[in-house]
Amino acid sequence: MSSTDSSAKPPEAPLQHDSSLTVDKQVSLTLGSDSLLIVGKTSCSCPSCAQPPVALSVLTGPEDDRPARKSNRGCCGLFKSKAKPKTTHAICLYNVLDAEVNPSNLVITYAVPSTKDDVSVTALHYPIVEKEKLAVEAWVQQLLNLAYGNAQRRKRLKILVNPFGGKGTALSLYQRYAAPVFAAARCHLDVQSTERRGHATDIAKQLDINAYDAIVCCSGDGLPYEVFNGLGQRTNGREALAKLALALLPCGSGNGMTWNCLGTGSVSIAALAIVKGLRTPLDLVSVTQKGTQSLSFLSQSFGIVADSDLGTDHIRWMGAQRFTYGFLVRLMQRTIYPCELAIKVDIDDKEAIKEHYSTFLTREEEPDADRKRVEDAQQSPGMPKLQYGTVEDELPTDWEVVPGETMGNFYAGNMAIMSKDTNFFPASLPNDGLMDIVTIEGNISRVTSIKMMNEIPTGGFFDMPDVKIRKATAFRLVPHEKEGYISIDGEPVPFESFQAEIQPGLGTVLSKSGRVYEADGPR
Ligand SMILES: Nc1ncnc2c1ncn2[C@@H]1O[C@H](COP(=O)(O)OP(=O)(O)OP(=O)(O)O)[C@@H](O)[C@H]1O
Repeated sequence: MSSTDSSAKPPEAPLQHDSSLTVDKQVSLTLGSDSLLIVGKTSCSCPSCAQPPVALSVLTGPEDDRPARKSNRGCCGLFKSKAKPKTTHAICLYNVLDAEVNPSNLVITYAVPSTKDDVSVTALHYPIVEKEKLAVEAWVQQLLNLAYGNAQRRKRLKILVNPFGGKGTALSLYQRYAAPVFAAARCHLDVQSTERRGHATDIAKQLDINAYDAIVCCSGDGLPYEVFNGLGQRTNGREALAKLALALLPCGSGNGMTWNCLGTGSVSIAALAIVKGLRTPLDLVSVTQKGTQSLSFLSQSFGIVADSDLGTDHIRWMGAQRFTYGFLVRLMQRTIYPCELAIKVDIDDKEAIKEHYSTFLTREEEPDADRKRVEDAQQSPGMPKLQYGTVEDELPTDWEVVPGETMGNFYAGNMAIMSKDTNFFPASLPNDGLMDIVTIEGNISRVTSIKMMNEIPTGGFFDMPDVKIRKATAFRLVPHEKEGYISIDGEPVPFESFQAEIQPGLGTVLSKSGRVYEADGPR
């Protein structure tokens, strides 16, 4: 998979005989396998095309007050339109948001790249006469079938905005970049701001799970963490987590969920990916500490990563550099984080992990698997029992005890990308029933440590001999020190023993591919 922002594989479909439509006497609209081809004396009104609109107009949502920006891209970025008048355009079907026949016009609404990092909404309008209507309506259905494939149209979205997420601009980001895309795709929107820490959990606990298709958080990873936990705390937790898909519009400082599921850090491109998003089962991890149980969707960490993230609050003024600075300081000091660790290991050989990953990619998908999963959850709606009990139970005898006296980094990942350009767990899969655990000794040389950091963006990290990787179903970690940091999805939890267990396919997200993350797999 690539992490390209705006393009995606549109649904495959053969070219039909009736896939061409002639409108406005001399404009032909042809449905290809991945694009809508427009040939005729017409032009596009997107900011990149210089020709004034003949049968087109630019649509922006009520809140979208962005000025039209000039770009050198052609329509949908596919054709460069220097020649005038332009007679051929291609619109990527993935970008088509809606199409309809109103009393006198065919209107096709779509997203067009407005800058490198954004799309905005544009529409084509063609006059239609009464006798053409039936044929045009049938063609519109074909267009929408191809444009949406298996993605649900007109999704009902509960939008939760954290007004304090990231730089405190989540609401304006939503209004400016996402709302126009959702409106053009005719999604049903119910927008609510969170008023305090924990509010998203309470909302998820009480939400009518039949009234929405997805919950969209405009925040960082903190709000989805709360929503998963709120859904999981309901008496019908399993049903709620199966029915409602989650998605994240990247409005926080850490937006791991968006990078993994939607492959972008752009709010408008993520909104388009949500409109076209496919329901995807997601393994969740249940974490127990003394007397508590919570759900994790992203990661659990102990050691240098948790310490550099949560233990650097005093240097918040540094912004995003805070983590890197904290990390380097600890690395130079060759800090160790002694602990006891036991893992229920499934695969501990790197080549076998790569094999597991590539087998998963080629595995045939069971038809109707998602529908069956939801039906099963409706039949037994309560949360599934933990297979290995809690951290307070006896340690199972078949778990591998891993020496932890010189632990440097313990990092368990449920998704591949932890933040932009940090594909820490390349072999992670949304629904293989396994978590990926990386352990690194704290006493390795500084040179090796620096090399490891540099190898993360290039993908060389996975194969480094000092990086131990296991696929596992559970683990227990007991810290030896009295004080320190444990991070669950970037949130601090008490510094005490914890046990984590994967719960296969318990949660649901909207993703671009429907089965893998938008990250490069292991090489
Ligand atoms: N109205 C509110 N006031 C204060 N805190 C809130 C409010 N709404 C949500 N929160 C809390 O803000 C926390 C951080 O949220 P989020 O992940 O959206 O942003 P972020 O910028 O990525 O955060 P961080 O930098 O802390 O990781 C969440 O744990 C959530 O509970």
